[in-house]
Amino acid sequence: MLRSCTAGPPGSLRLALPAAAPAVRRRLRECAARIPEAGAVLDILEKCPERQKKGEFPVVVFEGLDATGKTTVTQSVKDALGAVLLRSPPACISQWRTIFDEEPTPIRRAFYAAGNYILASEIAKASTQAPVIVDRYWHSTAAYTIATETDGNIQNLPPDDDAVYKWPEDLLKPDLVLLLTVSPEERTRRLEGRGLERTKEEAELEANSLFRRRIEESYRRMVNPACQEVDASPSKEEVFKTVLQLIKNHCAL
Ligand SMILES: Nc1ncnc2c1ncn2[C@@H]1O[C@H](COP(=O)(O)OP(=O)(O)OP(=O)(O)O)[C@@H](O)[C@H]1O
Ligand SMILES: Nc1ccn([C@H]2C[C@H](O)[C@@H](COP(=O)(O)O)O2)c(=O)n1
Repeated sequence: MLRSCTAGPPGSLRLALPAAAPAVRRRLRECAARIPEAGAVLDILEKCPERQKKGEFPVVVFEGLDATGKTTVTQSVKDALGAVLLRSPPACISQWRTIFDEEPTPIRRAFYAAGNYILASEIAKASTQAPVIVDRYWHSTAAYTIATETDGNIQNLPPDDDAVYKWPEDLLKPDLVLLLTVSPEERTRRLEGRGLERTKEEAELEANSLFRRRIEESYRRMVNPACQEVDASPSKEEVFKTVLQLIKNHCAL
């Protein structure tokens, strides 16, 4: 891992974050002999049309650190809008997630990037029928990769206008991206309240406030589409009301 990247993003970050679908496919192809599941993901990806077109209904993505309330609020919004709720990585590949989570960063993130492109075809189809709510998409892949491949405080992140913060040109864009944020103390309370077994990364997030800040700052630097930040500290009912209003204001509903 690189120690500092004040002079621009490290090569390891460029390598870890595939900029478009061909790079994702190449990465999976390279490791398919050793990891048969990479071949299986590739097969699914290759069946997806290359350029996905959104339907006439709005597509709203929810992003944020774990335990900021994405699952809770996406479920309520889905029910209120009669929307389709999709998650990344999509169900058709999520059974292989634990395998890729043990792999080095470039392979791990190629799995999540592939998930985004597969999800795009699900979004394209669903958005012809109803509004679509998405729990994590490209911004998660980018923000976690950037935070993992840099070190120290946020001054070490690539500069604001760097290409790593740009949306891939060949990936279907959502209409609105809402970034849920809560204070570290509230997040810890929610994680404890949830009482689930924590993943290695969640444990690291708890232990490493710099890592957490690099993820949030990377989310904030994403452009076209940028994330609209929502204070998710209030009660579930209040967060739901705020989010619903933002969606109604922004999308034709
Ligand atoms: N506004 C809120 N106020 C208090 N508790 C909340 C609020 N929203 C969610 N919670 C609780 O916080 C915990 C984490 O919420 P949730 O599972 O929705 O987060 P998440 O962002 O989907 O997490 P992950 O990314 O790890 O799946 C849950 O126990 C949930 O009931
Ligand atoms: N589109 C996505 C979705 C998820 N990830 C990664 C980022 C974290 O490592 C982890 C968090 O997911 P959760 O535990 O909240 O299901 O998955 C990604 O890179 N891209």
